[in-house]
Amino acid sequence: MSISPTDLITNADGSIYHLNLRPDDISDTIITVGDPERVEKISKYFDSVEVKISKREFVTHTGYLGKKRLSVISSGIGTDNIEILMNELDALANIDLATRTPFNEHKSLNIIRLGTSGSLQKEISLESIVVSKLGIGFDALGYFYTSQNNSITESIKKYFALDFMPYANAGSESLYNLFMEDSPVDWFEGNTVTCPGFYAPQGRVLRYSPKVENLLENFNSFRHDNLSLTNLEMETAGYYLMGKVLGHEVLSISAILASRMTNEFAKNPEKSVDNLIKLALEKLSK
Ligand SMILES: O=P(O)(O)O[C@H]1O[C@H](CO)[C@@H](O)[C@H]1O
Ligand SMILES: O=c1cc[nH]c(=O)[nH]1
Repeated sequence: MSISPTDLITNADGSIYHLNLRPDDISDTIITVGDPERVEKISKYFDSVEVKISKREFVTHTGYLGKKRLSVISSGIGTDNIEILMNELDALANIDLATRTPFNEHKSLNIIRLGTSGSLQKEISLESIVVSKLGIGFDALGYFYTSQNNSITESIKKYFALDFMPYANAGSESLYNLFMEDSPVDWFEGNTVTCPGFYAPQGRVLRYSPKVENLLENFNSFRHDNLSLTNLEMETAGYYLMGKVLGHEVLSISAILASRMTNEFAKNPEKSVDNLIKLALEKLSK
């Protein structure tokens, strides 16, 4: 069945609506970042770059690192952008844009987020790396897609006295194993909380009184069986939800720029992110 022109929108040149990309513009392995300026900080390590396309916050570079074809795409901030990014990447891989019909065979993409985050536990120190096992969304995206909600979401709802249901999904096991094999000692397994904001939703207080009291302390002290919450950021749960819904392998890896338990912020955030980029490219080029 053909998908309607208002559900699947293409531009005059045949590219997909927001990303401005055509199917050949992307690789099957895609690194994603929040900051559009981080795209070049990754593609500068490629041996060649064949595609450079941008629209709004979505900047794409595709090229080769050795024999491996890789794409890097920026999303901007927030799960609303991730919903657009993941749907449009999926459309490029799994829908014939000319006939507007899904291909019979499903193609699964490998999508790896290289982002930044704040840690919730003292032992996850500044400038360490968190590889997310689970992404837990405190935003509303989960309301609109069937998700793999499990007992942890009930437990979080109760502990934080939420009047909405968070959503939680696991990332790709195969990508997790690839990145955690022989990883440096400061790479931690994480259960990542994805927040619908940087300030109050992450327990920051500027020129207002917090409506939700003790949010950070509660993030820190929550336990479900042996599981604790490790870090805060703004996209992971959206990626893991959409990865499950659309059938793609997705992993989120974050450089810790803020230690929320010790109130420290990274002295050289660019260096932390660059270290993460170099290690990730080493893994992906194999
Ligand atoms: O550095 P990126 O990848 O953007 O990730 C983190 O940083 C942004 C907030 O500063 C949010 O997008 C958060 O998820
Ligand atoms: O504390 C932090 C640091 C980076 N990104 C976030 O979302 N939070």
